[in-house]
Amino acid sequence: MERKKLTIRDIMKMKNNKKIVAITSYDYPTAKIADEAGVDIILIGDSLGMVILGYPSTLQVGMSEMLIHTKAVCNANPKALVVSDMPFMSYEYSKEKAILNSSKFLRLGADAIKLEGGSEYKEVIKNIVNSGIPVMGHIGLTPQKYKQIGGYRLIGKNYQEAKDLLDDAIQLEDSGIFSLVIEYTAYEVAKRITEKISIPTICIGSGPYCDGQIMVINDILGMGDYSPEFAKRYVDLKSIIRNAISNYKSEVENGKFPEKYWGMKDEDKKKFENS
Ligand SMILES: Nc1nc(=O)c2c([nH]1)NC[C@@H]1CN(c3ccc(C(=O)N[C@@H](CCC(=O)O)C(=O)O)cc3)CN21
Ligand SMILES: CC(C)C(=O)C(=O)O
Ligand SMILES: [Mg+2]
Repeated sequence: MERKKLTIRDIMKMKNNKKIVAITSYDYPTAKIADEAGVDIILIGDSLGMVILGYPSTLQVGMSEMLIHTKAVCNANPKALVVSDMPFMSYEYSKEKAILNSSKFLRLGADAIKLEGGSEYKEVIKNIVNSGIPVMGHIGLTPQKYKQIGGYRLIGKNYQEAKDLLDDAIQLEDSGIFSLVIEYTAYEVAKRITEKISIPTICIGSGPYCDGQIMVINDILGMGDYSPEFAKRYVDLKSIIRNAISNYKSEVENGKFPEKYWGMKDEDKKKFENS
């Protein structure tokens, strides 16, 4: 059966109905594979900086990099909803800049943008949504603010943080977001938010009581030198790739590769040899 392109309305209808499966992807081949596997959402996350570009954090990622990788993913024409992360400082300091930068992702073919932050971004989000651009929220551990947060730590363990997260979720729903990522919070907080708001919650490291889950693709594939404690590795792709490359190396060194090669036409070969 031909799968149809998913829209934000399809995603919203999945709340209380079917778990939403989201994964990050940063390039054409993995976007194709993820889409063939039938995921609902492909996120071009700014985790790109850490897992693909080798930066120390997501703070180094800029618009130009997010746009190139969004283009690569969109070239795969995914049926999944395509969402791009707004990078650090692309939406914080001016409303015009926030709208303009979000629009660049939609022009390339993305279906929505995601930005990190709580109720302090209500106006920013309203402006983007009013421009016709669907926005996904992101609360809890917001990696672009890890310096302020004090590291990549679990959020909402105490009453005040838990209460603030719930308030943020309610305010963000009111600002017009179509779904909300809840990253690395106490599970009770994610559960309460999921019950309280009427848009889908998509969790990472915040437990099972959410409308969906998201994972960084490199973590589930075992492709990288660091993974958060909440990630589950489904395959050790790093060893598979290393073995393949080392087999190639041995075969070149011992003359086993290449096995296939092609020659000239007989008469031209003679002429060539005698030339
Ligand atoms: N590969 C990868 N996967 C991710 O999910 C991911 C990234 N990179 N980069 C961007 C952010 C950063 N994220 C993180 C990073 C670390 C922890 C973590 O588990 N930290 C440790 C130490 C916390 C501390 O310093 O107190 C932990 O044990 O909790 C969680 C989320 C999630 N995102
Ligand atoms: C982990 C997800 C939610 C993200 O923001 C990213 O990959 O950048
Ligand atoms: Mg991100």
